[in-house]
Amino acid sequence: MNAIIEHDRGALQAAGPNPGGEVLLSIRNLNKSFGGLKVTNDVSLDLRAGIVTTLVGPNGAGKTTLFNQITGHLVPESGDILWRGQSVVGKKHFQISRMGIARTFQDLRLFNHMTVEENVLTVMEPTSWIWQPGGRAARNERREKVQAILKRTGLAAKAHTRAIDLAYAERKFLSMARIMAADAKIWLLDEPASGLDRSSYELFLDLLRTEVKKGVTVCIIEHNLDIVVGISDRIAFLDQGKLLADGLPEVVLKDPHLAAIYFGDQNT
Ligand SMILES: Nc1ncnc2c1ncn2[C@@H]1O[C@H](COP(=O)(O)OP(=O)(O)OP(=O)(O)O)[C@@H](O)[C@H]1O
Repeated sequence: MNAIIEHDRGALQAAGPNPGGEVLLSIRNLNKSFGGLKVTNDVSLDLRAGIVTTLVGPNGAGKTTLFNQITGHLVPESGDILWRGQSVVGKKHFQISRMGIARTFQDLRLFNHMTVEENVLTVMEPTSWIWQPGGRAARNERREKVQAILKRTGLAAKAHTRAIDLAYAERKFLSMARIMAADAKIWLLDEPASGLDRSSYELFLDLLRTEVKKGVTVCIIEHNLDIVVGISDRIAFLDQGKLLADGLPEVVLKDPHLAAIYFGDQNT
């Protein structure tokens, strides 16, 4: 199967509560290889405002590599990535992050020996000195913002705990807290729910839904199909670097050919 399955481009507009708005991020004919291995093969995909798009595909399909190109951690060989119409290709990852594109990593990449609060503060703009006009108010505002984010992510009581001393789920929430503090418009989350216990997962879902309602756009890499069904407005299916489908979850996940690829039977 070489062509993208155009399951539902029209149906998206009638898809119910969260059809998605303008295209915020547009990936156009993207290509990337490692040696002889093509890991992004002419991928075109739009991420629309206010919806959750999930990247699904077998191990090695090229999902993380796609994230890495969006965030400037890898440079594509050809093609383009447009953020609100402006190309981000060639920009440094910190520049892309400042434009409003933030991500989490599978390995989280926290500052292990800093406290939770310090980890969050590192992604926020520095405030003015306290003696400068508005300095005190700005610092109070910043402190309140950090407290609110830690409360939302269940980390309020751990503000002064070092990241390395947190439980696994708490570390995952800290990585989410950091992108919340950065005021990112689009969140790229690499397996954010893996390894979460039930109550942490509920908190994660609640956080995600609240932020999406507020207008955040989310793209998630996820393997667990129960989670995929629970959170996705849209699914993009990748295999061996190619985008094989881009559509509504109930349609993409029912495709027998994609299911065969996902579960390992390539002969179907
Ligand atoms: N820096 C690199 N150098 C060489 N090969 C790489 C590099 N990064 C990734 N790859 C290879 O590119 C392919 C795609 O990897 P990628 O991590 O993007 O897949 P994925 O879909 O995210 O997989 P998973 O679901 O297992 O995390 C794999 O074959 C991987 O081994």
